[in-house]
Amino acid sequence: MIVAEEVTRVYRMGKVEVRALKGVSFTIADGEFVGITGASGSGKSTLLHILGLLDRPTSGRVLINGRNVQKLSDRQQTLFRLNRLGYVFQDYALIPELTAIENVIVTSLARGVSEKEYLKRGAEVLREVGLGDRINHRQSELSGGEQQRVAIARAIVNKPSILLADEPCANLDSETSKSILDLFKQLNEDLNQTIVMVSHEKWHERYFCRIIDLKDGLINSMRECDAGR
Ligand SMILES: Nc1ncnc2c1ncn2[C@@H]1O[C@H](COP(=O)(O)OP(=O)(O)OP(=O)(O)O)[C@@H](O)[C@H]1O
Repeated sequence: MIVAEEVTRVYRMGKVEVRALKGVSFTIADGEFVGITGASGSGKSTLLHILGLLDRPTSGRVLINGRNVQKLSDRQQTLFRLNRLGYVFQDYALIPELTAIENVIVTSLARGVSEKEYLKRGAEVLREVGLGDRINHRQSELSGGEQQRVAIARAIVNKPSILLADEPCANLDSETSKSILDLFKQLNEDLNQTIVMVSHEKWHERYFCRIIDLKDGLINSMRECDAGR
């Protein structure tokens, strides 16, 4: 379970202060597929970064499975991320020198799993996202949508219990977007993975149990969707 309690995030740049999150509270149950929506600048990525332990709130706290994750040291947070979380970055964050499959497995190798085993699993996941014929391509040899799918493959390769995805379909055509969302749905249903996904597309709603809509750093509304009823 993910619990956010009065989470704020203030960015300070010299004398300029941006209050990106102004006190956001919610609970996400295990196995929920939640959409985060809201206008540009409303705080969606900031919130996802905090849930993904990539950033710390200015005040408030986040509990994951009852654990106050802000209290973990940087090293403990890294281990927590490696073992429990998958994250699809808005800008993919691929390593340009590595091939698609190396990008997919590089963080998993840090967990001490055998390279042979992970090369097999990496190839399997790349096939699942439709890139079975691109596994040895480097970033510069992949289209934007293909890079995005490599980033998705990397996030799901470990079957994380929580998948956080920042506009994972932003650069994909509607057919590929649908296949990615179907894959997320399958992970959500078969493995009871909790998925929190930032989205701008109205039609994505059919996949969500619930939508948390942000406005100016606050929760504007929370509502159940068809998949959650
Ligand atoms: N590192 C940063 N330093 C300063 N201000 C930031 C930083 N990151 C985000 N902001 C500001 O915080 C606010 C929220 O940004 P955030 O990226 O969370 O919004 P968003 O809802 O994800 O937007 P988008 O849909 O455009 O990606 C914005 O006003 C943004 O300019």
